[in-house]
Amino acid sequence: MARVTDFAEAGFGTLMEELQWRGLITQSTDPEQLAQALNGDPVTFYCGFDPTAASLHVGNLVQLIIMRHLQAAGHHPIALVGGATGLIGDPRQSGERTLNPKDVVAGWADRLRSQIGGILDTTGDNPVRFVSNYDWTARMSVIDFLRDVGKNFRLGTMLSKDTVARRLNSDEGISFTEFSYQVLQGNDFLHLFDEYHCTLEIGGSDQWGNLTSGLDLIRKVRGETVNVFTSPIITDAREGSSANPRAMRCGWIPRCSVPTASISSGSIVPTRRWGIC
Ligand SMILES: N[C@@H](Cc1ccc(O)cc1)C(=O)O
Repeated sequence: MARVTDFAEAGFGTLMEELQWRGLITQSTDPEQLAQALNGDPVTFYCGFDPTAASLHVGNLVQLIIMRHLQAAGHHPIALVGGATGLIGDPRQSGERTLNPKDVVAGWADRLRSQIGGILDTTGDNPVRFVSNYDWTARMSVIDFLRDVGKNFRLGTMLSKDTVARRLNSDEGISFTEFSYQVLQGNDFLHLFDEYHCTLEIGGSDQWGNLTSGLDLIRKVRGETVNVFTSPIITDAREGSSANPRAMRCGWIPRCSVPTASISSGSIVPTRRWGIC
């Protein structure tokens, strides 16, 4: 795969500039610090996908394109499929989620993994590593969870997170289950930091609160600074994308504009252009 420096050598500027050119960075930790991480030696980064349906959706494609860019630049991707968080439900504005049966969620998780494997490189020097947060979350006791993880979260900060605040102001409110979601995602980042020295998490712009919960947790318990950045989310299928349309273009070669993938019957189908164009 292309190395980090290839962007600059090929006259395309840095990886950070490439992502900015494509309009793929909405919000981030200190841009200088992020640029150092992205443009420097390979780092391990992750993005999570919850199995809340039998297929990824077009919104996930933006994250996958970013992951592919970072992978092509030599960084090490981790795709987290949320075997645990998929059972809880990330709070969304439209209201409380219905809990899906555990075996159904496990089946959806398998499908997501194979879709992601169709877009990211699964071989080579820096293949995507698949993990499920079920593996470290399910075995934690309630007592350990509250003592080791919960103790590091302040209620005021948790209540001020965008999605939570909005739901609190709605008629329906929010259950304790969904309210706790940010703690689980924060703990994922800490786990991946400890296990793989993962120092960067990415997500859609609706994920800022969840990303910063991991960032704060790592700072608090390990005294280390890590990075996060969010990207535009696709908000309206009819009107097109709120994301920069360039974001929906091939990420293999910098500035290439061949479409990355198409959506067919609700599934993401890579155009098989990776590496050819
Ligand atoms: N909360 C993310 C999915 C996710 C789950 C666990 C994580 O550790 C990270 C991300 C979403 O809804 O899109």
